[in-house]
Amino acid sequence: MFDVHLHKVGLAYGDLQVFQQLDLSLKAGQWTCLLGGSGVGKTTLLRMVAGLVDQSDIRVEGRVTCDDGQPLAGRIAWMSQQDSLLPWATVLDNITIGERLRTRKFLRRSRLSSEALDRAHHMLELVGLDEKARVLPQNLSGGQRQRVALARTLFEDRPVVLMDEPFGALDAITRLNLQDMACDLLAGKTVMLITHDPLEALRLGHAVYHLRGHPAQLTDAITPPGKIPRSLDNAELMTLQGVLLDRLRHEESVA
Ligand SMILES: Nc1ncnc2c1ncn2[C@@H]1O[C@H](COP(=O)(O)OP(=O)(O)OP(=O)(O)O)[C@@H](O)[C@H]1O
Repeated sequence: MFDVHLHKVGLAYGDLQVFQQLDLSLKAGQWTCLLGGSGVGKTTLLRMVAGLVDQSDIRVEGRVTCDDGQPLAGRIAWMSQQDSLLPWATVLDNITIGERLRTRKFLRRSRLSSEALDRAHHMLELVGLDEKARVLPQNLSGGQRQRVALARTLFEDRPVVLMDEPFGALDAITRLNLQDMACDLLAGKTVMLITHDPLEALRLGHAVYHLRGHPAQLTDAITPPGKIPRSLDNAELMTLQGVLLDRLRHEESVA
C-alpha cells in the first residue's frame, strides 16, 4: 500500500494553461473524488497521473511520485465512461484482453492458462454476469457493459484505479447499484474518481476535491463522515450535496 503524490503539477496545450502548481495526494486504499465544470481539466489531470499525455505537443510540469519509492507505471488500471469493450470479442475475451496482449495470446489461437480463465470467470461472478461470458458486448445493457468493464479492471488487479466518469451514462438506480458494487469490489485499492455528480463523489469519496478556474486550482478537500458507500439517508451528505451543487452552478454561471 502506498500513497501517490502529485507535486506542483501543471499542464499546457500550447497557449492554454489547463492547470498549474497543483498538489494532491491520493491516500492508499482510499477514494479521492474530483468534481469540476466541463472543460476545466479533470480528464487531463487523470491522464497525466496515468502517464497518458503525449508530451510532444504539450508542456508538463511537476512530478507524480509514490511514497514507496517505486514508479507508478505498471500499477494502474483505468475505467472510463466509454466501456471500450471490443465489439467483436466475447465478454470473457474482453476481460482477459490485457493478459492476452501481455502474453501474446491475442492473435494466435492459443489458450490462456486455466488459472487466468478461472480468475476471469470469478470476476464475472463477482459482478453477477458469469452467464454472459460467451456473449458479445452488443447483447448487453449499458449497466451490464459497465459491469464487464469493472470485471476487466478487477482482473487487472492493480493497486491504483483511475476512473473517468465510469457511471456517467447510467440511469440513477443502475448508477447507485454500480457505485455500491465498485465500492465493495475495489476495497483496498487506491481510487481516483472523476465525476460530474456531487452525490456520487460524496457517497464514495474519502476526500472530495473541486477543480475550478483557469488555470484550474483545487479547493480544500471535503471529507464526508462515515464509511463508504454512504447511505442516501445521511443528512450531512444531503447538506454537502447542496453546497457542492451551488458551487458548481455558480462556477458555470461565471464561466
Ligand atoms: N489534446 C488536446 N489538445 C488541446 N487541447 C485539449 C486537448 N485535450 C483537452 N484539451 C483542452 O483542455 C481543457 C481541459 O479538457 P479536459 O478534457 O481535461 O476537461 P474535463 O474537465 O475533463 O471536461 P469534461 O468534464 O467536459 O469531460 C479543455 O479546454 C479542452 O478543450
